[in-house]
Amino acid sequence: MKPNPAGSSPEACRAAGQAPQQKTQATPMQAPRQKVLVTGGGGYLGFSLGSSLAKSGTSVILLDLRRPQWKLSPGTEFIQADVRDEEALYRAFEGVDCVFHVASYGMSGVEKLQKEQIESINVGGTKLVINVCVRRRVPRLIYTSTVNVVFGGKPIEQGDEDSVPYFPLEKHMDHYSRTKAIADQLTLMANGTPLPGGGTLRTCVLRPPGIYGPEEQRHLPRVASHIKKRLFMFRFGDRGTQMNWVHVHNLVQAHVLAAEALTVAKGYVASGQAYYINDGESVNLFEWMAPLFEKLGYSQPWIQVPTSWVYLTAAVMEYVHLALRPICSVQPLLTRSEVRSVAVTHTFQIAKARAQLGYAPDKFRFADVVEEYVRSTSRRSRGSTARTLLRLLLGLLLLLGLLALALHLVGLQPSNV
Ligand SMILES: NC(=O)c1ccc[n+]([C@@H]2O[C@H](COP(=O)([O-])OP(=O)(O)OC[C@H]3O[C@@H](n4cnc5c(N)ncnc54)[C@H](O)[C@@H]3O)[C@@H](O)[C@H]2O)c1
Repeated sequence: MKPNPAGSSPEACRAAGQAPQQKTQATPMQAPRQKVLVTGGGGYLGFSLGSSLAKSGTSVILLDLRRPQWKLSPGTEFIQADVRDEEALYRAFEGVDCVFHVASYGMSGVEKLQKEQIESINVGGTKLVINVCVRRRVPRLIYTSTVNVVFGGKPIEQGDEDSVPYFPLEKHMDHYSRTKAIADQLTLMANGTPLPGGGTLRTCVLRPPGIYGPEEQRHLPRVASHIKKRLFMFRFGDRGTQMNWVHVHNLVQAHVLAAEALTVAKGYVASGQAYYINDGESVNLFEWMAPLFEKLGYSQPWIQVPTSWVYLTAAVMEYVHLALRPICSVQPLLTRSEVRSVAVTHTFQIAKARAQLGYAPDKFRFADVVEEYVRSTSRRSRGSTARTLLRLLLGLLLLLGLLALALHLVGLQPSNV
């Protein structure tokens, strides 16, 4: 597509993925602030991405079902909405230049087994996001996918975007991965959709492995709580099994670069492309997690058990969860797909992201993240111990007060007793 001639309408420029030129006389060359929308902007990655973009002067809408637990940065606005609500999306997408579709459901824990919810959010929500991008003439859409769209339990060593095909949909062990794979394909298929009134929708997908970083809520606290309950005395899988991780800061960087790479300035290089994004290192999970055991003061898992046993136990836990669901919620310690993720090597190259997006991951140490986590939880638990003592003291005073009142009412002054 050719760049728009000077003087094009802001809408036409937006549709072409360019920053429109202002018509005002005072600052004719100054581009207005970019406006982006992040679905799942209340979650860990979405919020980090939105905050980082806002810091660089972009106007950001964080759209999510739940409010972020962190304070909003200046330049961000929160809209509480469901990605399955087309009209709410239509209202929120007004004047938006670029959408980051980060919202998803069913990644880990008990969510993983809520099939209908996963399907309606991950697939239904993505269809609506694409539709509304077209209706609102949003020219750029970046989808946060996952390596699970190609990994289904068969080893992958240093996979790249061309040589590893999607894992067959019907063979996926879990609904999350299957629905993420459908959404990943829907997003790429939408690339090149003409926008009403001119312009084209350009899309790309980023496929990260597990995300870690400061204040991460999904993996680290869950693993830490299992360690504290001494449920992680066992290790399984081969010591040579490897996987990748990505620090949230690096993943944010990749999203920002991907959005730029869907503009004319970057020759629309990311248009219709998928990218694996990770820290550029492959690690064994148990070795990588060693600082967590160490900092929490527990010994490393030392009992090696066959993976087949762990897999069987995970299957039983999943069935027990499903059977008891109408009565109570029994959270499986691990699901079968999580066992596979730990026990089967799946590593990916980031050469394409480096070459096309200019992605250059910074170096981070998991040990630093763990240190920060341990510090903040011990602060919180010290705070909660102090609160508990204060509550006990207040309760005691109230009890004494009530006792004194009761004695007074029956005419027995404490001094007379
Ligand atoms: N966390 C990981 O390790 C990991 C690994 C690979 C890929 N991913 C992908 O990265 C993305 C972000 O992950 P995260 O760790 O920040 O997850 P997160 O759970 O912190 O954030 C997801 C957000 O989506 C929101 N959401 C769910 N359903 C919604 C709906 N119907 N409407 C609006 N919002 C809804 C949730 O409320 C949540 O805030 C997801 O797409 C996930 O699939 C994550």
